[in-house]
Amino acid sequence: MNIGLIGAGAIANFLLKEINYARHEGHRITSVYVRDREKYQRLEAEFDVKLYTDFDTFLESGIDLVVEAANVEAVRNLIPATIRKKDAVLISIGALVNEALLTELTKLARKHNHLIHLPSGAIGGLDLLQNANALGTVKNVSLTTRKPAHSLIDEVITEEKVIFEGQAADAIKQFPKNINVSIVLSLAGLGIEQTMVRIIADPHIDKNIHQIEMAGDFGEASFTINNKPLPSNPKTSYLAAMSILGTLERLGKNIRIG
Ligand SMILES: NC(=O)C1=CN([C@@H]2O[C@H](COP(=O)(O)OP(=O)(O)OC[C@H]3O[C@@H](n4cnc5c(N)ncnc54)[C@H](OP(=O)(O)O)[C@@H]3O)[C@@H](O)[C@H]2O)C=CC1
Ligand SMILES: O=C([O-])CC(=O)C(=O)O
Repeated sequence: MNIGLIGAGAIANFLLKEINYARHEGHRITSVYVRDREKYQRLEAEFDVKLYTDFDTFLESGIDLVVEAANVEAVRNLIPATIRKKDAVLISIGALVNEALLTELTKLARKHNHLIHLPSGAIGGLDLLQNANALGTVKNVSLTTRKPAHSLIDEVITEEKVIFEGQAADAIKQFPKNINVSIVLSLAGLGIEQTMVRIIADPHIDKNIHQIEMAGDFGEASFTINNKPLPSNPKTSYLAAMSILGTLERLGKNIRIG
């Protein structure tokens, strides 16, 4: 499968290294869409890929699937055109807080017979949440995210500080680079208004910690994920990058788990 990648940052470099160096069976990133060719020129030789700055040419470059590893604006601006022609894997899932965009992408995917894959990113438990809510009987879902203070705020603090408390719908608007996980959790469960989020800036930790609590007719469940960050972007957890790799690997399997 030839993959087209949008973005060339921390997650994209992880994928280029793991897929093109480690030669993951059946997968290869062949095309990378960037805004600034000069800035990322070195990638062509390093990973044997071709860079594109024209999106239509990128889409027509012989790729089978597009992986977005850029930001929420890139999802808004580029994925409607993508999904008319290709399947896509999105990681800046926060963009789907916009219900008009979500509806548009759903309709386009159906009309053009393409799939949109949303990896679980830096969290887990989404299989359980979807199963537990199969009868619509999950009553509450909450996410508490704790990150190193410097990756959330400019202010220097010595004690932990709650910097957001409220609905996922508002959390992603205030922290579009830090809380995409709240939107995939919302989509799997109770939606952006009923999924409650707390974000804590903690000057004493070096991990991105996500704590999920849910309760309903099925019982209760809780998950804590202590994520190591990617060194090249401490806002982003290593697991988020790995979840794209996991999603790609599962595409070819005839037995689906979960
Ligand atoms: N769902 C989840 O669990 C998680 C999601 N994320 C999200 O994943 C995304 C990528 O994260 P990460 O790799 O760490 O981010 P980085 O900031 O390291 O890299 C982002 C890259 O995207 C590029 N980019 C931005 N806009 C565009 C565009 N319109 N077209 C092409 N390229 C573009 C940037 O290029 P340029 O140099 O031109 O700016 C940069 O190369 C972010 O949105 C992040 O919030 C991160 C962690 C977890
Ligand atoms: O990587 C993480 O821990 C979570 C994150 O940044 C996001 O959801 O946007």
